[in-house]
Amino acid sequence: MVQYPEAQHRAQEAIDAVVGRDRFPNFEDRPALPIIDALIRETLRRAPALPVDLPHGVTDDDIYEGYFISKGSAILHDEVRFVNPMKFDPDRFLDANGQLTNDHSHLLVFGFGRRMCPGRHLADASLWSAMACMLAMFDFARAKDAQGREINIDDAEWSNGLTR
Ligand code: HEM
Repeated sequence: MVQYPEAQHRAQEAIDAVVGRDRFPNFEDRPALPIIDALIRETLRRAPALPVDLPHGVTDDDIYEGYFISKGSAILHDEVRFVNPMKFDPDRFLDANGQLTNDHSHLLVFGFGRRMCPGRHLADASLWSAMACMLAMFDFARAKDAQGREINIDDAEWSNGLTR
């Protein structure tokens, strides 16, 4: 939100319009706030806190059941499907009317098949509630140093481990 203030302000305007300023957003507001879901989808797509690639990454080119999987493949950073994949762009998940599309590819961060994350619904609801309430209450901006200059975090890098 600090790096992409435009997305932040769009979400705050939507919350003000739908919820007002006398209460916090709740789950009944969720269908009327597609921008918050788009922010969550894009956040999970771009850099989830729990990177699925850690135990499942492809260290070499491989062929599995006839499918070629290139070394270092990253589904949610596929440049064909997600142009400029490291750019944070919630519009990837919104149509021309600002409604959510049927693209649920962000769910891949919860794994798939029999070992898919059983906590995904709790995670999804918690993310929505936390994100909507924090955006209703706060403006996220760069901290300032002792001289009052904004501290640049644009060049910050993730350190990958079990969590990111
Ligand atoms: C954004 C938050 C979360 C993400 C990105 C996430 C992601 C994942 C992933 C990628 C797996 C491994 C799936 C696989 O091996 O294919 C997993 C497994 C698991 N997750 Fe989550 N998770 C999240 C939140 C939660 C929460 C809130 C809970 C519990 C309340 C939870 C409980 C579990 C458990 C128990 C497993 C092991 C399932 C098994 O091996 O059968 N997760 N999660």
